[in-house]
Amino acid sequence: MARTGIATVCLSGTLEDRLDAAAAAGFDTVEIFEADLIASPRSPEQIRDHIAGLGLTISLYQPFRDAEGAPPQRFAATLRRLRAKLELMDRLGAGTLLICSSVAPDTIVDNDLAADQLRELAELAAGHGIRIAYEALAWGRHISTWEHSWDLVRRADHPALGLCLDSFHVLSRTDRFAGIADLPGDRIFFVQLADAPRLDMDVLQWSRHHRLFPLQGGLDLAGFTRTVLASGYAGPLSLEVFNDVFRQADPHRTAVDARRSLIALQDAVDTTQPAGSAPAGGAARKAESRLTGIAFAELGVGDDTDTGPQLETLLTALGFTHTGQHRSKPVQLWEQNTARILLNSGVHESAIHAFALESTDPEAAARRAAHLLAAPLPRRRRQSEADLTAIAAPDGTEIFFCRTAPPDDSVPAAETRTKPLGDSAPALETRTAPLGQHGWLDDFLPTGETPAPPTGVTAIDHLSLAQPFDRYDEAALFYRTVLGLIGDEASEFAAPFGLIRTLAIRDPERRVRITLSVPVLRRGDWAPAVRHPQHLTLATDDLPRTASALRSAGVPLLAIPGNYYDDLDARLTLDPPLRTRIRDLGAMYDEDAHGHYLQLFTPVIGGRIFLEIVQRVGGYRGYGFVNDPVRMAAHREQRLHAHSPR
Ligand SMILES: O=C(O)c1ccc(O)c(O)c1
Ligand SMILES: [Mg+2]
Repeated sequence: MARTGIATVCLSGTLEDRLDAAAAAGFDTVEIFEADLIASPRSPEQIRDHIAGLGLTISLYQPFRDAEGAPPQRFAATLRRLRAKLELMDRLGAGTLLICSSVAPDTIVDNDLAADQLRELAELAAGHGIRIAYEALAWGRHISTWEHSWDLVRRADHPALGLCLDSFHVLSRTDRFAGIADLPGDRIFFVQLADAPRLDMDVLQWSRHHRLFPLQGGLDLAGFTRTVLASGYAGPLSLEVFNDVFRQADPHRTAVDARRSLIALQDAVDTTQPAGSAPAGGAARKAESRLTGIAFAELGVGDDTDTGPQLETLLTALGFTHTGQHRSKPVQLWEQNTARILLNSGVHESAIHAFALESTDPEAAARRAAHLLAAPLPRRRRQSEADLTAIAAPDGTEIFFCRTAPPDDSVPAAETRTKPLGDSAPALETRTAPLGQHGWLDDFLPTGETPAPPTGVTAIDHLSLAQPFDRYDEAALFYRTVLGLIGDEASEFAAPFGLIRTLAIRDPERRVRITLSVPVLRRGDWAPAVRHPQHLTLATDDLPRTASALRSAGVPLLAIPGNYYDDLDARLTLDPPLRTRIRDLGAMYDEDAHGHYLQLFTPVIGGRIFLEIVQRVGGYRGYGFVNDPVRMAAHREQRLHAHSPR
């Protein structure tokens, strides 16, 4: 495994904050960004000792700008500047200096001159035992491609001069990087890794504001890294990410996120063949265990005394039965078919506090999570309680791995417990003794409550987890790599209080589906204190029946504006009966190449949570993202009405 490095510029805080975070996350080495050193009150010797004390090394000092192609007078000043930086590097104990290609307007376009000057600079560095790694900036005045930088390094032909390859500069310009594998690996002095979303914009702005850690963006980091390693390069793989959000986020979290990305990248490099096709996390590791469904979602009930009764009324109206009471915690189990919801009144905030995933091998799933630096949650096992392995998601949501099914991998747990649907079939009679022998369900004492008449709800369709604005990329990488899920549909839309970005992730068989959503910017002072709500989406096989059960129980549904239906009619030519049904139900609608989707929403309950009830008809694969802006505005209306005097 290559040594792992991170540039101080990736992190936030003082130089010490950044170094401490890098060490705590387990990096081997750091790149010192010049501005971070200059701003530090510590002497270079103190910094050197601090870094050594943390068990880190300095693998690079950077950047040294506008060196090659300088007119004679400026080159004299460049030599003077270099001497000063080499003396600084001696004091710091840094052995490699990055020179990035010139951007100065007076740069002379002359390859021979540039090579001569680089040789002279390398000779000066060699006198200090220091090496120069030359990097082509994608926006360099004269030199802007890896081929061109290699051409100069070869012409200069000095043992203290080699290449710095930065994945962003290479991949932002070209897909043709295969030739890197044929370079002599010992002439590549340094490799920097950064991913980025595919954006059609000025490359300098793209680089300085939007870089991401590997596998968080759209560039082929696995292919690039594999190619670089094929050259025989044996130095560190070092992250250099300029990102507006990371620059102001907790450096400890960012450093863990960063190292997770490198671990996942190495797995992807190790286990995939063709460039560009690497699933995050590595295929081999994924094969160890599979996720086969959502076992339960646990809702925090919060401190507000209304929320618990409101949720209970809603679940009852939806046809759920309060089937169990936890042996030692204030947690209720509610069930209908394979949908299981826990209501936890010991949790202060009403939100999706936890969820459990069915795994073919929970221990292997937990090992994979630990390998990818997921924070384990302390086990709170009491006698006779199931020993669930649990980890914390970036926002603190608890994720359990469990195995409700008997040890037969081929059968999803849910199906083994489900009786064929029928009006008279009590939903819960299917719980049989063998399941209870090793399942978490045994932690619940049966209430003996009479099962409610079913309403068509069959399962949890997906979980929609609102993320803090500065955790989006971290959360997306976490859910994909730690859980071994794949990225599905992504979307961005203007909501009443700002831009919202959403991403769906799922397992290959669509048995575990999660959507993440996040405000693109931190909310300003004007936007109300309303928190971006989370929701739980239930699948029904008969939406009209579920809707009428709710109506007859007097449970209100979210009111959808008439304008929405007028627009739907304008955009789509729906069969008249379907068109009428959608309006009558007060549902929202979407369709794709496979089928269509009907959605109903409850109002927000307890400040932060609502339920969605959906019917997928004909194999619709999406999540109805297109309807989110209208739905969010409708929720805002509903809250205003709830709070204004009648
Ligand atoms: O944005 C820059 O100027 C810059 C500086 C040094 C680097 O290594 C780099 O990739 C970019
Ligand atoms: Mg770079």
